[in-house]
Amino acid sequence: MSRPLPKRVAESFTTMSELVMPNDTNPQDNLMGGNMLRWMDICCAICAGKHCARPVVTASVDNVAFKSAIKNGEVITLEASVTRAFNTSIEVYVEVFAATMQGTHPRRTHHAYFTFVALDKDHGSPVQVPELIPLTEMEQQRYTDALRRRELRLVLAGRLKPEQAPHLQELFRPQ
Ligand SMILES: CC(=O)SCCNC(=O)CCNC(=O)[C@H](O)C(C)(C)COP(=O)(O)OP(=O)(O)OC[C@H]1O[C@@H](n2cnc3c(N)ncnc32)[C@H](O)[C@@H]1OP(=O)(O)O
Repeated sequence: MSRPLPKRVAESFTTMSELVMPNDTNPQDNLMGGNMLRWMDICCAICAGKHCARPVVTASVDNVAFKSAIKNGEVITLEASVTRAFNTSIEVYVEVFAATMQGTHPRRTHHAYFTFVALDKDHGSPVQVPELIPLTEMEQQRYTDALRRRELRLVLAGRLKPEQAPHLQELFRPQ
C-alpha cells in the first residue's frame, strides 16, 4: 500500500479544556498527576488520530515533570501538535496551561512528548503514517530535534543500541 499524503502540523492541531473538579484532586486540593497524564494522553491521541486517519495507540510517554500544582476549580487547556512522523509512529508534543476560571494567574504548567503508533483497521498491525510538513521555524526546530528524542527513547526502551544513535551521540561529542 502506498504511503498516505503528507500533512501540515495545523491539520491535526488539537486543543481541549477541562475544569478541575473535587474528584480530580488529592487531599491537598491539587490536581492528581494521573488525571493530568490521562488528559494529556487523550488530547495527544486525538491529534495523532487526525494526522494518521487511523486507529492509534500510545507507545510511550517521555519524561513529565510536575513542577506547578493546579488547584481544584482551575481551568486547564491542553494543546497538542505533531512534531514528526517516522515510519509507523509519530511524535506528538503537548503543552498544558492553567488559569483560574476568571482567567487570572495564567501559566504553563506541563509539557511532554508522546509517541503513537498507527494500526491497520483490520489486522491491528502497525501501518505507515503520513509524513509531516513543518512550515514555521518552531515546527522545523521540533521536527529536527525529534530525531534525537526518538533515539533516546528507543535506547531507553532497549530497542536501539547507543552506538546506533548518531543524533544522540552528537550531543555528547566535544565541540
Ligand atoms: C490512546 C491509548 O491510550 S492506547 C492504550 C495504550 N497503548 C497500548 O495499549 C499499546 C500497546 N502496545 C502495542 O500494541 C505495541 O507495543 C505497539 C503497536 C505500540 C508496537 O508494536 P511492535 O510490535 O513493537 O511494533 P514494531 O516493532 O513494528 O514498531 C512499530 C513502531 O512502534 C515504535 N515503538 C515501539 N515501541 C516504542 C517505544 N517504547 N517508544 C517509542 N516508539 C516505539 C517503533 O519504533 C516503530 O516505529 P516506526 O515504524 O516509526 O519506526
